[in-house]
Amino acid sequence: MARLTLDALVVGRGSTAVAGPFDIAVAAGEALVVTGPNGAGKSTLLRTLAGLLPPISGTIRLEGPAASDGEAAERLADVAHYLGHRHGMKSQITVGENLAFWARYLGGAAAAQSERSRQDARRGPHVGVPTVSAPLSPAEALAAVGLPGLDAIPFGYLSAGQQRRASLARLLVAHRPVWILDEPTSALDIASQARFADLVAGHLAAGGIAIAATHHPLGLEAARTLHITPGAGRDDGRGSNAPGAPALDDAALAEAEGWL
Ligand SMILES: Nc1ncnc2c1ncn2[C@@H]1O[C@H](COP(=O)(O)OP(=O)(O)OP(=O)(O)O)[C@@H](O)[C@H]1O
Repeated sequence: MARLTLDALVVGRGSTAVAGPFDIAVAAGEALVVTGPNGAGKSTLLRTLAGLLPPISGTIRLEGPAASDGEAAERLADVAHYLGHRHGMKSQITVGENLAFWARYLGGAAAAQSERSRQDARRGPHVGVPTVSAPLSPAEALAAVGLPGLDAIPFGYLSAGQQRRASLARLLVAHRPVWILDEPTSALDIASQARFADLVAGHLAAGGIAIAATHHPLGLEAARTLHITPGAGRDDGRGSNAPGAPALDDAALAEAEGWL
């Protein structure tokens, strides 16, 4: 069984601590919702888990899931799909082409293997609900997020909410057991928020893990919460945040993050 454990994890920008230490474990089938005010460090934590920022200190341990080449995953980033504030989709090419890129980029060998089991998965207990073991085609994924038939439209033509829904479809075309989601429901209407909750529920039911930062209820009833309070925090009673980060160093931040 997959299990993700954060041990005294402190996250930050450049060499400057922003939040933590975090001590928490998330098992397969569980969701962790990260909350906190603007600037608390939610995105910093998620980007660190996604491998886009180095931890200041502490460790991220992963047990269980295999990487796309079938080998045991060494890093969380190898088995995670990170969806940030930005959509990660190019405006000039079609939605379908964007999704096909993500399927190739993140799906790897497991995508081909899972393709063979797609028909079986659809006959399983979660018929119609995408699972970590059943990546969808771009057209299928778009239908699952309520955008059927839009795969040939340039991404830039979509409305703000449609763009968010299309970017959520990324999660369904690649085989990744851990979803790391930053404000996943921003710009979504009520029906789309409910559809998103169903997608996550299907992912968890198939043994996936979801970690989401949000300012809004996500409709994930059984989710655990990690609340980050700037300066001094709490996280379900299982961890705490370090007080007072020193001033940020712009040069170190630029070096750490590059164009991202
Ligand atoms: N690229 C960056 N360069 C410099 N500082 C940054 C950068 N991104 C974030 N920070 C700083 O890191 C701290 C945490 O920011 P972060 O984006 O993680 O907060 P957040 O909790 O996700 O906020 P929000 O709710 O506004 O999205 C803030 O003080 C912010 O100013």
